Amino acid sequence: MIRIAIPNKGRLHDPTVSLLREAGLPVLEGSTRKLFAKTTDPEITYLFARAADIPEYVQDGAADVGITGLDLINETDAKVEVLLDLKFGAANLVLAVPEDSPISSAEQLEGMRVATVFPNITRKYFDNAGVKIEIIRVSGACEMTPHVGIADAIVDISSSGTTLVTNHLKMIEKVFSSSVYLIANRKSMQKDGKIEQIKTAVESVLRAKGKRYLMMNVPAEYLEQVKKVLPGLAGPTVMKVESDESMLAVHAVVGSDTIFATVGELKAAGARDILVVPIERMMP
Ligand SMILES: Nc1ncnc2c1ncn2[C@@H]1O[C@H](COP(=O)(O)OP(=O)(O)OP(=O)(O)O)[C@@H](O)[C@H]1O
Ligand SMILES: O=P(O)(O)OC[C@H]1O[C@H](OP(=O)(O)OP(=O)(O)O)[C@H](O)[C@@H]1O
Ligand SMILES: [Mg+2]
Repeated sequence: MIRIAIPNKGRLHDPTVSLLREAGLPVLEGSTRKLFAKTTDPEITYLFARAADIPEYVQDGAADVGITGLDLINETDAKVEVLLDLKFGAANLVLAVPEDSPISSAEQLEGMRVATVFPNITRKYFDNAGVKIEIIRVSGACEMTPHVGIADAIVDISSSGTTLVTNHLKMIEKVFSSSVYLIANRKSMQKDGKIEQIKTAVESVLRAKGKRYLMMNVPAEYLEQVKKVLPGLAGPTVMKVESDESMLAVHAVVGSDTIFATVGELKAAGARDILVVPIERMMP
């Protein structure tokens, strides 16, 4: 039996549940207040937990696998296997000061106070820089601390940057770059090939996200021109169209970021009836 800890609420819950559904491991919830949920595989269960608690749950074996932020994993210094960057929940931990402050680097904070929800990451960062500071540990609303005289600077999460601006703060250094990761308990990794299967399934979804499947008809005389447009991924696959001897069906996988330009070039090269289809999962 494999137990996967996933965020029970907050901003990471919905994207985690979506990714698992796409990977073929849907979270079959009865009610959102439940502690556990099943999936279609009877050997796998979900445990709902606070994102910040998940690294320790996985380290201690309360869960075999977990999905949570790399910042939270580093902050708890959990001894876990970090398996895969899931490419969502991206945010930075930044060092920020009031916008009218003359301070513009970590060095200038020697002997001053820095408020944060991430005391361990902050401590390591300033230790590395050889700068002595006093850490003021808070559990939230960090951005107000410089304005009430509790701290001279903060280390806090920033993604769009709106919260900093709203609170008249400016970033002076980036401390840590985070996104959401798949992690596993080290002992569980040894006992069961199932964790590898879970990783492969999730990885296949991530790989497919950046790709589209292109299908088109190409008159035989234009095939060479069309092949020049299609980038060097596997393929294209070229098939005969049964009803029309001079027509070929061409299929290829292309990067979604280039799809707009590629379709235009294919049209110009003589392709017609072009279909662009999303890919659910890709396994090499
Ligand atoms: N804009 C953001 N603000 C805060 N955390 C973010 C942001 N973007 C991504 N994250 C990541 O989300 C994780 C925190 O998720 P968590 O569920 O604890 O926070 P939350 O959604 O704010 O919920 P809560 O209301 O409990 O604070 C961290 O790993 C963090 O890096
Ligand atoms: O750069 P931004 O896009 O503005 O995001 C960063 C802000 O979002 C988070 O707060 P959240 O809304 O989670 O409130 P909380 O402090 O109560 O957790 C975080 O603590 C920052 O304050
Ligand atoms: Mg929050």
